[in-house]
Amino acid sequence: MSNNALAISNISYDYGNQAALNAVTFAIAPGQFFGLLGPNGAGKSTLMALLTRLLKPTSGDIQVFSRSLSAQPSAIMSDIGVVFQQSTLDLDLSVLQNLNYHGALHGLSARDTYIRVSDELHRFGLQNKRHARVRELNGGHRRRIELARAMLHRPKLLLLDEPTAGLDIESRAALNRHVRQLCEDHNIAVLWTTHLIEELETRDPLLILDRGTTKALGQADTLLKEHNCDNIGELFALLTTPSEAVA
Ligand SMILES: Nc1ncnc2c1ncn2[C@@H]1O[C@H](COP(=O)(O)OP(=O)(O)OP(=O)(O)O)[C@@H](O)[C@H]1O
Repeated sequence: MSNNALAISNISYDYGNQAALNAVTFAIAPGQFFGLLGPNGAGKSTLMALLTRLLKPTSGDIQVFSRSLSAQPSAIMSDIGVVFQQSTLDLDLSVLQNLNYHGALHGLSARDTYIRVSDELHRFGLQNKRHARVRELNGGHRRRIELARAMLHRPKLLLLDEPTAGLDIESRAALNRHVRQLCEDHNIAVLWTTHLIEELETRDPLLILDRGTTKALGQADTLLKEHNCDNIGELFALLTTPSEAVA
């Protein structure tokens, strides 16, 4: 039995007769920041949908902390925090209302919700925004609220699908630093999905996906040596199909 936070074995998914993922295999250790890098159409969102049970794999197995997602879905979902590419906050509710609702959905008592919401708002530097309506906040604040919400039930695995979508460069870098700190401080495993090479570092474990197929898997610095590349951008360009060439 493995000690991985997430273990994906030979996962495939077809939309009708179109293959979106083809026998993808990788694992993330507890506390690890893992980068899933792929151009448009690589299959990143499809994988995220499989991990959150919005879709069922055509074949293959997904294990979270050594438990099969298909066999024990409810127990496993409480170990997972998710931020989707598109915001799922209610814009007309306040920050507190959005977070309190999530606490209730996870069966937290009012007292626990109060304490955890205060902790998370503090962690993300959002205490002074608690009564603001989400609609009034900028993109960077909204993304931090989504992360705070994803952390509320204390997951041990965070699934982040292009979490910096729509943010400016500074906010993107700040969010990326913040999540890396969460990994270090709280031993949270993170799947960070992106098509932006600057969000990944050479020390990161990395999967490069292109049109549903694994093009590279391993520590980024090792992959750079293997492929004789100077940086992740060069590696990405070497192994993937430019977005405009994807039908
Ligand atoms: N609902 C669907 N029906 C049919 N094909 C789909 C559907 N959703 C995605 N696809 C196809 O599956 C493949 C993978 O798409 P997916 O959205 O998972 O990629 P992605 O890496 O998330 O891309 P992006 O960065 O553009 O979101 C693409 O060829 C896409 O056209």
